[in-house]
Amino acid sequence: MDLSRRAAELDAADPIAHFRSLFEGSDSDLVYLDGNSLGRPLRAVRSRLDEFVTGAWGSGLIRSWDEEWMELPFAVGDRIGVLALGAAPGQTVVADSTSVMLYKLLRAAVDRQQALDPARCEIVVDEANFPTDRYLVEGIAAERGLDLRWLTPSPELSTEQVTAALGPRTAVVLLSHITYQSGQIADVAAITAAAHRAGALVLWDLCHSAGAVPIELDRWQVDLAVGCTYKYLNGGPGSPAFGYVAVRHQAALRQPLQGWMGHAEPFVMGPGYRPADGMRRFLTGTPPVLAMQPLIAFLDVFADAGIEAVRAKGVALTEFAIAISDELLAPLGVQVGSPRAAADRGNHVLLRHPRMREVTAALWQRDVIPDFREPDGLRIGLSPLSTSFAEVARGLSVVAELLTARLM
Ligand SMILES: Cc1ncc(COP(=O)(O)O)c(C=O)c1O
Ligand SMILES: Nc1c(O)cccc1C(=O)C[C@H](N)C(=O)O
Repeated sequence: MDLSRRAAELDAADPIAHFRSLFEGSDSDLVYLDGNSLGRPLRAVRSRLDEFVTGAWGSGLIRSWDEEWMELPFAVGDRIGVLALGAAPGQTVVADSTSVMLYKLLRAAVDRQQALDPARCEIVVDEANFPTDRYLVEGIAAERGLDLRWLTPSPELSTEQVTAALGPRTAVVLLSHITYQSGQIADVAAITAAAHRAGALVLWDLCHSAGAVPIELDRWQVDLAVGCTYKYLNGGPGSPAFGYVAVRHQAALRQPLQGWMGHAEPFVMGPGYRPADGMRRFLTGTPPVLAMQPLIAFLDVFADAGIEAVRAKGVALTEFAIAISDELLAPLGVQVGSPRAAADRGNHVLLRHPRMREVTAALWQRDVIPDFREPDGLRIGLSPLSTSFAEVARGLSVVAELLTARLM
């Protein structure tokens, strides 16, 4: 195939191509294929931060807490919930990092299950979960004297495999909606239903799916979820996480980091912790108001595009990447490590080859920026609103050049 011509045709036919110019750096020659680690910034962030400094912060000063900021974790949470998670208002909050939010919600769920039935002493967890999830669950198991039941994907985790691991000992299941390495999509609805039949709760990590694929937390009867906002929600490095707790669970769950912002009356400053009603009880300390500003700007853009168009382009981008890999890279020994069926794959593609570590280093030097993931994976994360088909074609052509140069 004439790659650049094909890419130009796809870009010309792309109904959401115009969003790309809203992003900083989109007019440079740099090829950015790592939107699932850190999304590009919107140009509008600059003016938003400027207004924030002169307005709500510079002029409003501490008054802005009363006027706006105390409610911001819930207002922004609801907006993420409605636009990206299929969550009705009142169930999503923005705070902390994903790791901290995950700890809080997982501990809350485990403690609740143990209180109802001490025999539920096992957490089911996938070995392919992101490291922070695995480390946190180990810590919680040690703290609470619980057992871990590790599931080994072979090569991917199946719904049947999860279902078979569930039983009267299962307290909570911790899984990723989209795995960070291969990009496989889990069947959230089916796994959640199976867990409920076994009397367990499920906590879903949505880091690689929020803002990338349609999510229906309420419809799928999800119990709890966490995710980050710096990948496909373009909130910027270290932007806060979101946490979702289904309204039916909120009153019964107590999270372990009891700070003043989760108190029923934070400004009474009285003795003793009394958790607030609703999602406020899942807060701990002062909300990261400044760090939410780029995310707020992005949500307006995301609302304009809509998740359906975003997903359609995500599928087209990953299909294109796989087609290029089959044609150009497979003859050089590259294997596609992501599911081939679009319905089973998120917005990133894993390309495997024993030399991918050095290839990634050489790509970075040539201003092509993917990720390397152990042991042999070149991972390309395609952000539908900011990635062009031309970028994918250019980036993978350089991969082919690098592999060819050393093979000859
Ligand atoms: C699936 C998943 N969970 C959690 C995290 C990390 O969370 P944190 O923002 O706390 O570093 C990431 C990425 O960093 C991730 O990919
Ligand atoms: N969160 C990250 C960070 O703080 C530094 C470097 C990379 C990251 C990432 O997001 C890694 C990413 N979650 C992954 O899936 O590999």
